Amino acid sequence: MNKDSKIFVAGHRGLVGSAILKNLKQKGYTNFILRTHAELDLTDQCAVNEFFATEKPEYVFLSAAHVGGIMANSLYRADFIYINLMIQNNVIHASYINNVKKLLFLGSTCIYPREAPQPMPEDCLLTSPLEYTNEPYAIAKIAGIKMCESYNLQYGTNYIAVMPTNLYGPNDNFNLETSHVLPAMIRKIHLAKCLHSNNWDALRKDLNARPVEGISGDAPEKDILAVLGKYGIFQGKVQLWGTGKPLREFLWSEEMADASVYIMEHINFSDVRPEGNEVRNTHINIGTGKELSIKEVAKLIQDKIGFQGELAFDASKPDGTLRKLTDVSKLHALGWHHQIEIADGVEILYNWYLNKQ
Ligand SMILES: NC(=O)C1=CN([C@@H]2O[C@H](COP(=O)(O)OP(=O)(O)OC[C@H]3O[C@@H](n4cnc5c(N)ncnc54)[C@H](OP(=O)(O)O)[C@@H]3O)[C@@H](O)[C@H]2O)C=CC1
Ligand SMILES: C[C@H]1O[C@H](OP(=O)(O)OP(=O)(O)OC[C@H]2O[C@@H](n3cnc4c(=O)[nH]c(N)nc43)[C@H](O)[C@@H]2O)[C@@H](O)[C@@H](O)C1=O
Repeated sequence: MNKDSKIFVAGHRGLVGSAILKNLKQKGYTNFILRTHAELDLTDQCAVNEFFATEKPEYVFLSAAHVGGIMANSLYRADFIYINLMIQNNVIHASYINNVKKLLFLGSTCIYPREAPQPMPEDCLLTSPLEYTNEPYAIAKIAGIKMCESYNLQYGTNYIAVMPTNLYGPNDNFNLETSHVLPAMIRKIHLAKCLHSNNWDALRKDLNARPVEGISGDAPEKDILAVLGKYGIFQGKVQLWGTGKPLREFLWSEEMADASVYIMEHINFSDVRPEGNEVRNTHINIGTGKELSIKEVAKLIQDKIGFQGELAFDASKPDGTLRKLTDVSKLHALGWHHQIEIADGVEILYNWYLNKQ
């Protein structure tokens, strides 16, 4: 990529897209094409074709997707498969028609089998059944990998698929129901701390900054208590989901962005594809290669926030897959390594969260 190459960052206001845009700007790139969801609905094939034909981007970061945590994935299964297939089909095909030089497709490590070997190497894809909670989303992401691979093989394109582990960082989704675990825990534990210390001003400020369905920060205390209770937030206790036993790996979103830009700058499809007839390994895992239990993450966040109450778990809520540690040896061999550890990331994100109220 040249510093003045025309770059389309799809989803540039999201957790990863905003970090990719920031990273590109820091590295001196200047020529961006950006559209919000309201300006260009990527599920609309005609609109996407017209956009590509008019704007002619040279490079595409496909970081727009329909994204959510375990509950959103379990409940809104049709949305996760339909919207993601539509976005990626439209963007990848329009990139081919309009001679995009390189495209980066963002998948997820949930593409791997539920009982995958740990850590999960790229080539365990499609070797046994998936985790059920996010199967529709995973199927869409697998289709995206295979679409990139197929276009590369048939049309000689240079499309690379990367599979990030669980991400967290600025511009994350802090919705109490639909978010991923790390931002969910930050918010739930923060609200529980406000309740525990009777700091109603801070609590009301939080609810007004990030609306919670069914309640405003100006509502009477008893109504706020009733609604927060539904999300497991009580005066001396927070009740989180599942058993707390599943293991997860977390990567700072700005590091994910750095890895994405690094791969666009340095890696080509031909570097990713192994020699020989068998076409596998056309994607790259992005992660830290380190894991901890959900209970340990909760404790870490509790300590950072300084919540003195009780942490409990509601085993009636889904655990999801029990382990999904990425094998990052290919990423390391390609020359990229993470730097920010979770204890530091949680602290930065909690400060960011408070500053955005
Ligand atoms: N967050 C995570 O932990 C992980 C994320 N990923 C993957 O990384 C990528 C980025 O995820 P993340 O940044 O977390 O997601 P976010 O939800 O934070 O951002 C998604 C972005 O996609 C845009 N978008 C959604 N639907 C449409 C649409 N129909 N048309 C146009 N734009 C749309 C949104 O636009 P707008 O802002 O205008 O509404 C938003 O900017 C996704 O592919 C995701 O699957 C993979 C593993 C983990
Ligand atoms: C990256 C990947 O992320 C998703 O998969 P996931 O890792 O299972 O999702 P998650 O982050 O929501 O939960 C992780 C764990 O945490 C537990 N947990 C506890 N308490 C809360 C809680 O309050 N909220 C949430 N969301 N989870 C909680 C929860 O029970 C589970 O055991 C995919 O759907 C898909 O989006 C994807 O690509």
